[in-house]
Amino acid sequence: MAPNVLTIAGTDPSGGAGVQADLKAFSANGAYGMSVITALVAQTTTGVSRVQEVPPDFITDQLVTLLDDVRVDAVKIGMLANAEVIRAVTAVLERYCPPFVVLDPVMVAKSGDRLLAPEAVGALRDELLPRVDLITPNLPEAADLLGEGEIASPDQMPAQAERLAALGAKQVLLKGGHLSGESSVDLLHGDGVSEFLSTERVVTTNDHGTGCTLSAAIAALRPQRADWLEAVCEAKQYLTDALRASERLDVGRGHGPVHHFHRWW
Ligand SMILES: Nc1ncnc2c1ncn2[C@@H]1O[C@H](COP(=O)(O)OP(=O)(O)OP(=O)(O)O)[C@@H](O)[C@H]1O
Ligand SMILES: Cc1ncc(CO)c(N)n1
Repeated sequence: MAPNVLTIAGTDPSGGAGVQADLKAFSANGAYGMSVITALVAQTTTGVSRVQEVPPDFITDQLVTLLDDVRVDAVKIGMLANAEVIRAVTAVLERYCPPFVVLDPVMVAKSGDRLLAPEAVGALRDELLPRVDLITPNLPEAADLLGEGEIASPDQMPAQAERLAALGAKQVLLKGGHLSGESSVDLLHGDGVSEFLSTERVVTTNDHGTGCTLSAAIAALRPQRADWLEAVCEAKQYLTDALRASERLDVGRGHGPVHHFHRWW
């Protein structure tokens, strides 16, 4: 049986990030995809021009209507825009307790535009983060959550993941995509174990939505795999393949999207 997997996130009309990327990653990884939208974002490969936030009580209504009918096997949470939305989503998670909740703590788009109000970082850290199963911060997000400077080398990743775990995160996938080097190195930390996951760094400007794709693929795979390590390793391989396949795309003038494809294609 395919798992029912829900994304709670913002939109990207160009299809590279947000809900649109998540649904593609769900399908390509064998899940049935569903979505609750938190914000409409006027964005493309070159940046964000405007954000229209959805009223928090309407996000609650979307979630409750869905969860009262459909069994949800995993949840991926992306852009939440502000503290009121964070509180609405946290309350629904507490009420329904879905299994396997992955939080991508989206704060800033690749273009540099903010997707989370700066004053909402505290609510994300103190109210939502302790209630999810896995967080997937990139290095600037990890620094922001901890109120410290950005680390600059993989050697510093285990200690930083430990500090994130101390905030209440059960599992941490610290993403090293923002470092340079021939490999793209992430660190999975949880249950007392830290494991570096390394793939070849693909040379491309089509890197819009890499974080969304990775966290969505993890959420799709986790109900189908024995543990987090298996799901995360396979999701990272899926992302690397999708980055490579992006050479088949011609979408926009800026940071182009990755190409989601079915394995038998
Ligand atoms: N050029 C690349 N080649 C291979 N893997 C990459 C590359 N760039 C990023 N990654 C991988 O992509 C995943 C996302 O990492 P990254 O640090 O870019 O996230 P992000 O900044 O949250 O992404 P975004 O904000 O664009 O959604 C990680 O697994 C990282 O290692
Ligand atoms: C809606 C949305 N979520 C996340 C990101 C981060 O890439 C983005 N650009 N847009």
